[in-house]
Amino acid sequence: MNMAVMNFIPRCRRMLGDGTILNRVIVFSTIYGLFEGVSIFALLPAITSLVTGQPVLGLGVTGWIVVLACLAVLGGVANYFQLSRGYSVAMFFIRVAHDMIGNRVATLPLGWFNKPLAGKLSRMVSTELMMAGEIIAHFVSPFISNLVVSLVVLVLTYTWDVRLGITLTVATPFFLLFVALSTKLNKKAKDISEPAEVELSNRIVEFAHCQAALRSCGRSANYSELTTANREWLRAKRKELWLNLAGNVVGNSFSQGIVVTLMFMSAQFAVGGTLQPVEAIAFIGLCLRYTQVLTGITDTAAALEDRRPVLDAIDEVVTAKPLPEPDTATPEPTPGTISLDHVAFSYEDGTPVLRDITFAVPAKTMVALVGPSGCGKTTIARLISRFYDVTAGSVKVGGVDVREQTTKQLMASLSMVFQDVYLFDDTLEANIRIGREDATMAEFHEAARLAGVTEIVNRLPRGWDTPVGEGGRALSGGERQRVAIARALLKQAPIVLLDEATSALDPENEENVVAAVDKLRETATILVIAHKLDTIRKADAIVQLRADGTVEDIGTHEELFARGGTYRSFWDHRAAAQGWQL
Ligand SMILES: Nc1ncnc2c1ncn2[C@@H]1O[C@H](COP(=O)(O)OP(=O)(O)OP(=O)(O)O)[C@@H](O)[C@H]1O
Repeated sequence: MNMAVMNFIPRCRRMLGDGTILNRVIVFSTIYGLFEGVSIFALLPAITSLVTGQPVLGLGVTGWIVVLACLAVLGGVANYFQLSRGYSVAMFFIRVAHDMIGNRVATLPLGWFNKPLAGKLSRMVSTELMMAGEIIAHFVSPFISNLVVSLVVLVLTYTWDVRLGITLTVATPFFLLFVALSTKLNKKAKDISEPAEVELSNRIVEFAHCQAALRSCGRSANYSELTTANREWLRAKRKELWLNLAGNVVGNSFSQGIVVTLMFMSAQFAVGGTLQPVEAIAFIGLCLRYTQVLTGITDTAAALEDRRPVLDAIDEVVTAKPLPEPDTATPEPTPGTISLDHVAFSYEDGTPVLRDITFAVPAKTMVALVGPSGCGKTTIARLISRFYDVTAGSVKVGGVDVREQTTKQLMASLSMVFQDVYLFDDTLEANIRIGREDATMAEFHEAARLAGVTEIVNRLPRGWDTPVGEGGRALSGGERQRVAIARALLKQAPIVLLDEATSALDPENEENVVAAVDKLRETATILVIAHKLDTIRKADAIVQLRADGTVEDIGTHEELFARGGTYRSFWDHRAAAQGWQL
């Protein structure tokens, strides 16, 4: 019995939170297994009685027919309950796991969503949860009942004839071994060919998508990545074929060899005169049915093992550690301020991204972060929003360490307009309103006008009711950012984090965003990761970062410019590129 089977029941019990419902499935599967086991064994006395016309174990032919009929009816009823209980537990499991995933996801650190597992969440709550539910409905019950059937048949065969019982007992592990080996070989074959198949289909899609780029490089007729993927696929397919062949030989020939050996043994007992010929024939019938049951055990065990990754993934989500946070909001001594004190940070790979970062953003001021690409500007914004916790030092918002704030409290202080704006698959209006559900129509329209969303709406046939599509794909990158800015304006949070908010906008619409930022400055503190020289110059302070994630200098534009250094060369370089004159 493999680990998946051993683990599955306690695991399900833990996830369901209520063992009773699963116990019922186990009980009905066991009862069904008992009836089925007895009816398989009953073939021995029934056939013997039928052929000899003599009573066997105190029952004549009619008696055995009645016994078999009763067992069939009782087995049918138990099977019905086993299946219906299995289905209802499966449905219950899907519902519970769905809620658990939803509840857990809502408490996980935002940084968790950058993990590969997060990308699979939608698949998990749809197809994979169904697959996990299927495990209970289709595999656990049959596994338990088949196990009980085999035990009942074995024990009862001993009571009939000890030699037949021993023969069956000796044959069982060999049979199980060969069937399991065959399943393993076939699975290995699939594991070899599947990645090669995925790689090939990805390369074909890539080949189709990148036709323009490939043609411009003259590589459309000779795209080596596709040729290599095709070669690897053929190689993998060849291996798969050989392994399947080996699996079939082991599965069919060897396991059938065990059945033939069983037949041979019973024939030997009959020839030796120690077993009636009719008993030998009945035993052969029993053996055929028994080996079907054993095959059922290995098949369901293999199917459970196959689905283990699904359960592992669900488990990983529902047991992921939520952010430790206090139960109640902590009073903020200086609302609207941000301060970083000797902050150091590395992502999971351990490479330091930020080192000894110290700066403060007083309330209602605008501070610009500047520095080379990859120096950690976005990371600073993520730490302030507590996507991740710092490795050393502290980040304070409103004068309170973000680790001592509830998520609700921190999120109430911040509005975020990051580079990768994601909109909900809802209308334009709903996407802005989410900033503050109870905003008046006048406030809503003012925010939309300032961010330049009204312009977009006027162009759309369905106006405010236009659906933006999944992630906002019906809008351009610039339009999505304007919606996010309108949302931030409407939210009226005391602090706004702007990550290159204007970079995706075309020049005509940039004015709207500049106006929106000016408006935000009246009421909010702004920390902006700006590449626009105009925004940088207007900032109350500029934090100049080095490529190694340290602060080089802090000051106003005039101060930094006068000091020379990196800021001045950065400015001169950018101003020259944009044709600016100072
Ligand atoms: N989720 C992540 N996991 C691991 N490393 C990351 C992650 N996000 C960013 N990094 C790395 O951290 C460093 C800082 O990245 P960050 O995005 O903060 O830089 P940035 O200054 O905002 O860059 P840019 O101006 O190009 O947007 C980079 O080396 C980047 O590769």
